[in-house]
Amino acid sequence: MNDFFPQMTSNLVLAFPGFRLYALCAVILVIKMFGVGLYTVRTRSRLKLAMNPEDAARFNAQLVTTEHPDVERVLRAHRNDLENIPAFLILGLIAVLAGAPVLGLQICFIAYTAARVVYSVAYIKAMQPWRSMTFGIGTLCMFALCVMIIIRILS
Ligand SMILES: N[C@@H](CCC(=O)N[C@@H](CS)C(=O)NCC(=O)O)C(=O)O
Repeated sequence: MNDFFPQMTSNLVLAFPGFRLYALCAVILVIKMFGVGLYTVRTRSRLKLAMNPEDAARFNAQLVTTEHPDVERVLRAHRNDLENIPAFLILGLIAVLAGAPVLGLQICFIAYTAARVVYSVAYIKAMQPWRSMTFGIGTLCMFALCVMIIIRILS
């Protein structure tokens, strides 16, 4: 039983060469999303604002019913992650399991992960055209994953 998980993990890595990089990128992206969530909290606390009465009482903050524009910006960055990263995680895993070309997977995984990290910074810091450019790179990577999956499952 103790050997089961290490054995299964090394079998996965051996059987699916893109799996290791996929797992690493998935972890980075999920941690990044948590980071954006935490930055929402940090921004609200910097502004001393709270959306819930119990938080306002606990942290001695001003109770508000609408978000401050700075907080809204971070929330939009987080929402965009939620619109995109889950789809990447699903497509990436399917592409690995379908046996897509390793070089193609490596390019997509590294470019996507780097693009989404820069995207978050660019959104929060209001940096254009970086936000649109990195969004475009991420979308291209997802499109390439779709094409690789379709080629593999139809061939
Ligand atoms: N839900 C997105 C769909 C399109 C999209 O994700 N566009 C990128 C590149 S311009 C973006 O950063 N949108 C801003 C956002 O999602 O808040 C939107 O409303 O804009």
